[in-house]
Amino acid sequence: MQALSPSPTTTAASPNPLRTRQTTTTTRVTFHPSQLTIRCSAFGRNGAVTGTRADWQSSCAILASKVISSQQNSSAGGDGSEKPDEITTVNGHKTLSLLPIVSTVTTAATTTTNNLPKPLSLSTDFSPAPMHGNTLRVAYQGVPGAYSEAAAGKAYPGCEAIPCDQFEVAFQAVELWIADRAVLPVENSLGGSIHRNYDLLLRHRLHIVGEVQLPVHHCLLALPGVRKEYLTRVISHPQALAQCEHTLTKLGLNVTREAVDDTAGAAEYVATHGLRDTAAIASARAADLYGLQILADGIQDDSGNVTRFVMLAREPIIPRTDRPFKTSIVFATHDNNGEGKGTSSLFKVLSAFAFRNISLTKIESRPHRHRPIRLVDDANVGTAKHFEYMFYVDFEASMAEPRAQNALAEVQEFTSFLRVLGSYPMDMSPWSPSRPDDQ
Ligand SMILES: O=C(O)C(=O)C[C@]1(C(=O)O)C=C[C@@H](O)C=C1
Repeated sequence: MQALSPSPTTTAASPNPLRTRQTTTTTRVTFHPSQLTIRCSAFGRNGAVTGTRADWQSSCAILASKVISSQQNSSAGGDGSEKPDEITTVNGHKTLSLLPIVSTVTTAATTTTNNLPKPLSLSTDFSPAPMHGNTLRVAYQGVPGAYSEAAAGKAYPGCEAIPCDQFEVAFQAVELWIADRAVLPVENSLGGSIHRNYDLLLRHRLHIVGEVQLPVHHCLLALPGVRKEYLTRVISHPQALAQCEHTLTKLGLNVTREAVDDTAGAAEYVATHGLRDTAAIASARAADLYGLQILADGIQDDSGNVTRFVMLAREPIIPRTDRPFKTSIVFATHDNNGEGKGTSSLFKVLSAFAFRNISLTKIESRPHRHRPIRLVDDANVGTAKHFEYMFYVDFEASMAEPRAQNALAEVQEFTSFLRVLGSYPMDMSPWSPSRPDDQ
């Protein structure tokens, strides 16, 4: 990704009092195997939720206990995907600490000369967050005008959107109580999965509490007066460049394409550096915010271009059965430690859903960070290498449904690691091709 020069001049930061409810206590919590039986007791036989929020949280923690024990093993050479050293108590709720929470995240205190908030960053001084009354604060990656900001507005109308310069900062903003939620892209209908966020979901202990699908309508933006013939370069987020690849060629532009951190950041860069040979791919709102003209409208290769975002929170929501829910899980199969053979464990895991008529909407595999490769000896032939993976699966059922609970109970038999990332309402909003008004 291209390193762009510093962002525009900023005015002085206004200090923001940090909410004092951030992580304060660190307690080591262990689970006795008998606690595994508690897992289903939060739900009634008919699928209704019979338990309290605390029951549901302990259900999540218990499913996570397998993670803890396997990760504890990992320190001693067991499975483990991340260093597991402890479970922290956040406001009384158990979470497994995978990453030490870095206390150097800055707040959105500074403003650019055009009064737009400057993104939170890992590298600047940490200063406390403002009190925000009843307004929900939602962290997103990018600067104002980014599609992620639009997704935050769609997910939480009236929220205060907090720009962050990296995906990881958005996770940490929620962990540090600077934001209440994070909204992050996970997949796009043209560009595919946003792998970085899958990896971060595993490394952090936030819960998926919802999803939104946003039609993405791209524009080619340049300084006023610039014509297409003057352009030698187009910059944007790599996903946006990928989503417009063919249209850019069809427009007959003889340009280099360069990736930057986000679409609106690209527009801001063109504007603040007065670049007359460079265009940005971004939203119509970014054109407005940064004073650019729209050279071409709707340049995504497919009018049905849509990005799916997930909403993350410190606590899970209580799953329900009165509306369509989706559940997201991540697991590693027993094939990793020789208890299974070949791909049979993955087949068995997927069968647990198929036998219960639970539809899978997504499966994604990512390299297993701590066990990237497995060596298989064969006396006659030699040593074979296999890549090892973490599998992410989304399925259409609520964890309040017995069939989902039973499926996961079965899945546990074939997995060395299993975590429920969240059980949340599906975005059922009517779909229509992207329009400029959407952003
Ligand atoms: O750069 C932005 O505006 C973003 O919100 C990021 C992002 C992405 O990561 O995929 C989001 C939606 C679009 O698919 C293009 C880019």
